[in-house]
Parts: sequence; structure tokens; C-alpha cells
Amino acid sequence: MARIYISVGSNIDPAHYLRQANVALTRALGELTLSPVYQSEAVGFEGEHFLNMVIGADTDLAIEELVSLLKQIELDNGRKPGAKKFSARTLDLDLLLYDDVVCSSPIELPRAEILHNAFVLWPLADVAPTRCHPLNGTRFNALWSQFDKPSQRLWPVDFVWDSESQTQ
Ligand SMILES: Nc1ncnc2c1ncn2[C@@H]1O[C@H](COP(=O)(O)OP(=O)(O)OP(=O)(O)O)[C@@H](O)[C@H]1O
Ligand SMILES: Nc1nc2c(c(=O)[nH]1)N=C(CO)CN2
Repeated sequence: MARIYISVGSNIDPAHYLRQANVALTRALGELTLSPVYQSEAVGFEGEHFLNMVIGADTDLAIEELVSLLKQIELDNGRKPGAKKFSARTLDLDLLLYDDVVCSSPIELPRAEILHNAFVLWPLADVAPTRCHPLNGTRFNALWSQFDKPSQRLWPVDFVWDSESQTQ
């Protein structure tokens, strides 16, 4: 069994697609650990605000199977294959950590974004505060407390998981 962490992001109908991701990942992986949901300004391009969060789970799937599963869930939820890297998206699911595995090609683990993006590191520090980054051995709560916070604006939101009639 591997402990995994997945980053979830959306800036097209984001409340709907976060709920869809939760349903699809629960179906595929079983019990999930959900971080709080954060709203954030789009980083790297002009666009609608994002909702971001991190999901933890235990799985017997291999890394490649897991990345294929995430890609299929993205496609099932309106993700346009071949869209520009920095562009609006219905659903982005990235595997951040698979136990303490370190690898780079074709699959990058741990995902470099952990150290660069507040919208990844804050929710990861929420769900795995005392877990250590596999490359530098530092706990995620310490990495978050050292992060240059004014550089990226994000804020926690009250998120309603079980109602399609709510917008957040
Ligand atoms: N840790 C990982 N998690 C998910 N996909 C990965 C990972 N490492 C490599 N990949 C591969 O990289 C491909 C592109 O994913 P990547 O997240 O880099 O770009 P994207 O999701 O298309 O765009 P963006 O970077 O704008 O989110 C994926 O389809 C997958 O095959
Ligand atoms: N706030 C925010 N900005 C982004 C995000 C994201 O998930 N949240 N994802 C991107 C491409 O991976 C680019 N910019």
C-alpha cells in the first residue's frame, strides 16, 4: 500500500469539478483525506480564480496506473487534451507524492510544484504537516511556514461538498 497525495485545481466551474473529482477519486481509491479548499489568483496567466486542494489516499495501484487514472478522470471531466500549459481548465489532477519515491521521467515525483506554488504547498501542509519532502527531508509544515507568502494570493473558502445547487 502506498500513501499518495494528489493536487486538484480548476478555474472553469470549479466547485462543480472539485465535486466531480471527489466522487471519481472516491470510486477509484476508496477513503480520501481532503484538505481545505483554497481560492487563488491564476498563477502564470490572466484568468478566472482557481479553487485548489490536495487529496490524500492509500492505494495498491502502481505509479503509471495512477497517473493514467488521473488523466482519464481529467478527460471525463471536460479537460481538453493538448490545451496550452497555462490556460483555463475544468480539472487538473497531478500526482504530488507516491510514498517517498523520487523519479523524473516520464513521471516526475515529487512534483516540483510543491516547492513553487502556494496553492499546492498550503493544502499539502494541511493534510501532511509532519511528512517530509523526499528530496530535502523538511516537513511540509516547515516548508509552508518558510514560504514567501506575499508572492501568491490565496485564501481558504467554506466549501459545500454535497450540493450541486451551491456555487461554493
Ligand atoms: N507527477 C505527475 N502527475 C501527473 N502527471 C504527470 C506527473 N509527472 C509527469 N506527468 C505526465 O505529464 C503530463 C502532463 O502533465 P502536466 O501536469 O505537466 O501538464 P498538464 O496537466 O497538461 O498542464 P499544466 O502543467 O498546465 O497543469 C501528464 O499527462 C502525465 O503523463
Ligand atoms: N492559482 C492557480 N494557478 C494556476 C494553477 C492552479 O491550479 N491554481 N495551475 C496552473 C497550471 O498547472 C497554472 N496556474
